[in-house]
Amino acid sequence: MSELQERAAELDAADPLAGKRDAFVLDDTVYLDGNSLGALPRSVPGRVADVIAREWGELRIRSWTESGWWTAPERIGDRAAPLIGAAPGQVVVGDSTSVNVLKAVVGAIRLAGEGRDELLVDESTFPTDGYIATSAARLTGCTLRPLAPADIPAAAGPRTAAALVNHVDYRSGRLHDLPGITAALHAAGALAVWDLCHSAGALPVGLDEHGVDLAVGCTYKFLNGGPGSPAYLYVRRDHQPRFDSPLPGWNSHQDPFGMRPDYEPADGAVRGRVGTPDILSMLALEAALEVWDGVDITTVRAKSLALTDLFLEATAGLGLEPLTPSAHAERGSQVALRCPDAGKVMGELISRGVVGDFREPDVLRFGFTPLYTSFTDVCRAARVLGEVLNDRS
Ligand SMILES: Cc1ncc(COP(=O)(O)O)c(C=O)c1O
Ligand SMILES: Nc1c(O)cccc1C(=O)C[C@H](N)C(=O)O
Repeated sequence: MSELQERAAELDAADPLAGKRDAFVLDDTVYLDGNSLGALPRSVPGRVADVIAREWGELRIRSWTESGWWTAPERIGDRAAPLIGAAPGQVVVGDSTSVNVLKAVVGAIRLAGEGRDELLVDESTFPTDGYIATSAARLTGCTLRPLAPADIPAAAGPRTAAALVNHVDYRSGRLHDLPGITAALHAAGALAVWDLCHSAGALPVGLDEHGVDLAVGCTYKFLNGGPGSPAYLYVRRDHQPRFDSPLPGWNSHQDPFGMRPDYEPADGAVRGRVGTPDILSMLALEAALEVWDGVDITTVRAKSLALTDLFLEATAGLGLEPLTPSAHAERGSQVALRCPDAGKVMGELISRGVVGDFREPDVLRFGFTPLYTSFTDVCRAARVLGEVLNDRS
């Protein structure tokens, strides 16, 4: 056993989250793609089977009330809220992240009020956020200014309505300074909208603590909600009375079953809803969130950093350039390595039982989900990567 393997075995033996691995359906592949699609929690199949057979099959329409389907978006929002540092009543689950980006950004610009006609956006953002920010700017008459997140504090000024920023960059795994950027935007009188897709479930976010205005995120990565599971929208409590959604569907009406022609928004997080929720995915997510019972997100963060530290150390001699910062304060829960022929290298890794992914143009991405990734997995992934590179050279 190498020194690294011995250390990994010791870290696994001392890991307070080690027992959580059994809560997931896993095999002997090393699964390092939970930053794209989280593994299946064992609590999900039985729950989904019951929703289909009993709630839908037997109760049918009665389930909207008797099985709590109608209120699932806000109930599950409250269930997810502690993971992103939000008190109850501010998070609603539904729609995709893309759709929630539109609600949040247009909502933020409307909250910023007259005379503010500039929207800042993270220039390295995940594409969907950029496309939707562009459309949101057109819809509201704002000018869009793409910037590096680190330049946002200096750029925010009296014309700035809001900024849309990714908490963790999907490609590099860089963690951006949510408290600092949010405070700088507030000092300029602007609002902060954060995309939490790559941070929720991997590290403490602290939405309430840092006064974030609006936030969105998906639930199929570190929250393990399943393919296409619904996203969420956070609207800070004091903004809710003035939150003016660009998608005011009947589900966010004060009296949805009044079927009235005039729109009167509901109070609270419900105001972020649009149309009929996707109940099967939503209730699968609710079951998936059970694995978080008793889990402290600071423990998750400590393990995440230890996993990525070990992987960076174990791959340091392979001649690949890490895009992921070495400073803990700047790192999410993935490691991105620049690699010639990255697509082919990843294909080879997958065929040898190590699943990460490849992002254009030359990035190998490895996501570390602390609830089910072991330190021994990290060692094996680094060893197999070394073998693949060696065989290709
Ligand atoms: C940062 C970020 N935003 C948004 C999305 C996509 O959102 P949607 O679920 O709408 O496809 C992703 C991943 O797909 C992402 O990584
Ligand atoms: N949402 C995805 C999908 O529907 C298919 C494949 C991948 C995804 C992803 O989530 C990609 C991911 N957001 C990324 O960071 O690249």
